[in-house]
Amino acid sequence: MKIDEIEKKISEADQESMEAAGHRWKTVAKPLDSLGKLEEAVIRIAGMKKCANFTLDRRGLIIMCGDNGIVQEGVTQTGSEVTAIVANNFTKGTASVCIMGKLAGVDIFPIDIGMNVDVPSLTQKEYKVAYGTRNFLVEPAITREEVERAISVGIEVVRKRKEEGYEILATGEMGIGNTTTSSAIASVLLDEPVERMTGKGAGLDQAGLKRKIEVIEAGIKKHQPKKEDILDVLSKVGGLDVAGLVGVFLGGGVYRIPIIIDGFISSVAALCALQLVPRCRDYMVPSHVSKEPGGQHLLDALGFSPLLTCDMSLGEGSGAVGVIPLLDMGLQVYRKMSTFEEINVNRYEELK
Ligand SMILES: Cc1cc2ncn([C@H]3O[C@H](COP(=O)(O)O)[C@@H](O)[C@H]3O)c2cc1C
Ligand SMILES: O=C(O)c1cccnc1
Repeated sequence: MKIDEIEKKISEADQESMEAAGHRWKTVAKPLDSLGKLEEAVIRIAGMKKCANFTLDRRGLIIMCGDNGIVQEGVTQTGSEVTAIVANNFTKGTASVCIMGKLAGVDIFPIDIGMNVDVPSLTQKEYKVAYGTRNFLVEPAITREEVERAISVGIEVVRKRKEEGYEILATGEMGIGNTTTSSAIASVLLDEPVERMTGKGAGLDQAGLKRKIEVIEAGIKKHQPKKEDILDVLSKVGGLDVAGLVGVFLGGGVYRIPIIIDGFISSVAALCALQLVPRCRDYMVPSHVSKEPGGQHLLDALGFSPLLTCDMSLGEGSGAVGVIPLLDMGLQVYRKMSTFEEINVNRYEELK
């Protein structure tokens, strides 16, 4: 699907449902606005769903898994084989986010959008765009056509979850090297020096970080990605995991389902989606602020403030899953709490 076709399918959040949700919050017998961002989230989700009386009982986490050719340049602490190992653990329920997701009642959907190898427990041919990306220090990481296919996969995965009855989706990724691609994209889109947008990812040392910054700077210099052309940026210095997540955010708009932003990588994807189709922001839900430098800057660019500040930088969708129990608490108060009218003066009289 081309971007202009996708754009036509995304409408703004529904104002009437948001007003109804805002009204309901005002009647709940508690101090006004006292649940802060939780109230705001409930109101916004009502607008996404075009319904003020919604539930979030079925929740899923979509984890885009892909390998990045730039790993050949020594920008990561571990090798690309870790992508497939952790991805396989998603299917066994043993990865970090699976343990967190179990507590939060979240079903995990790992998608092999571009891993170097097939992993029988999760690889599905129809979702696999390529066997890893190319090394962007040498050549563009992927083709424009591959970016478009990855975006389509993201949209399709959201369609499927919506059809299955999922009511909210969290975003996650697994792809060794994807903080390098994400820092490159962030630096181009935000017009910021690479140094300010680049961190240690999954545990680089200081010398590794220096190398990572140099590699990103050289890649940007070589390809001159056009900031105003998101597909160009994604194809030159991006990754299939990031492009797949761009599709998930766009899919949220198309299928009117809230999509929770995770950390640094997911925020980069959200920013790409927002720049492609600004209306899809209406369907994004913020979660935490990544410890990676650039995490806060990205949230600022998206116009969101985080619900959680836990200094997390795990990826896999861990921050997005982490916010779900809080959303549950807010929603349960919204749905179940007595109104001022229900606890009215007559009841006070009964107490005496
Ligand atoms: C064992 C392990 C499990 C992970 N789970 C998420 N990530 C995180 O680290 C990767 C990004 O960092 P970098 O760009 O430095 O490779 C991503 O795959 C991300 O989700 C992991 C990384 C490792 C090593
Ligand atoms: O914030 C993130 O998404 C992140 C940071 C470091 C490593 N992996 C993921």
